[in-house]
Amino acid sequence: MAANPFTYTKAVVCGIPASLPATALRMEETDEPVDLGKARQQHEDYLQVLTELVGEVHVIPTDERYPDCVFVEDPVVVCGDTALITIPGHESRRGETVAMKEAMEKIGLKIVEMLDPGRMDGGDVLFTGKEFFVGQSQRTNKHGLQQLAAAFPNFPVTGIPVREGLHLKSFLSMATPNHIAMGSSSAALDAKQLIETEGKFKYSYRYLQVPDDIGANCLYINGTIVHANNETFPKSCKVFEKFVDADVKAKIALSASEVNKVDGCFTCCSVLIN
Ligand SMILES: CN(C)C(=N)NCCC[C@H](N)C(=O)O
Ligand SMILES: [Zn+2]
Repeated sequence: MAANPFTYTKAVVCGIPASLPATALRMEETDEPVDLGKARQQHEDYLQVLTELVGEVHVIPTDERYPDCVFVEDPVVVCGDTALITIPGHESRRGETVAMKEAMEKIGLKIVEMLDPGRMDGGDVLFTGKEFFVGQSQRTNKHGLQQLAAAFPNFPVTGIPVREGLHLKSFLSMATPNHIAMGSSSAALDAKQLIETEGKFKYSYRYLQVPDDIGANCLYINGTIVHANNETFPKSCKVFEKFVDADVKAKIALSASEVNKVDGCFTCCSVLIN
């Protein structure tokens, strides 16, 4: 019998390089600089939660050459026993795939490497447990989508245009095996509509809509939801706190305020393996 896709036994993370505050990619220059010490403390808290929830966490050594290396979700897509090593959409991130491939080999996953002209950031890949939705964004192209479909032939794949925001998961993520957490921007609403019209399982999902797009990015790990806390996204946090579902055993609120400033969020900072 196939394993429950949301039961994880391992995670992969990477630390925060000192080069992140000044040189990580960001969509908009915010006035607020990233506080490196605070970012590392928040990442420590995140690591501790992951360790409690999955047990085994592999840490890729921080690499100063890659200011965005903490966002390990982007150079790989893991589903079942296969790791698809992507060609990240931004050139400055392509070198991150070397350490990721090594980590995936060490864990014993079957490696598939994306080929040119495929481009993909894992942040554009939403796996619902029964199908994939793949953001067609500035980072992920149709060749990337086709190669993902070939790497994971057991699951249908549907493209979703991402016209605003960085990645598909910048406004959508799985809150339970049946619920998609979504923000309230037009990008999030358009994506929901496409899931309902183009997805293979269309109306089988329920939605947990929160006011903030980045506040919708959460993790669902072994029955626990990890979501944004009251200091970072108070209104979205409240929606998660009130949410009750038979598939949710516990909730943990964390802050990712510092990586949020460079367009990162919770899903970006780990690769979950089951
Ligand atoms: C779901 N998301 C948003 C991600 N998987 N990745 C975030 C990457 C942020 C990085 N500064 C960049 O621009 O690449
Ligand atoms: Zn993210």
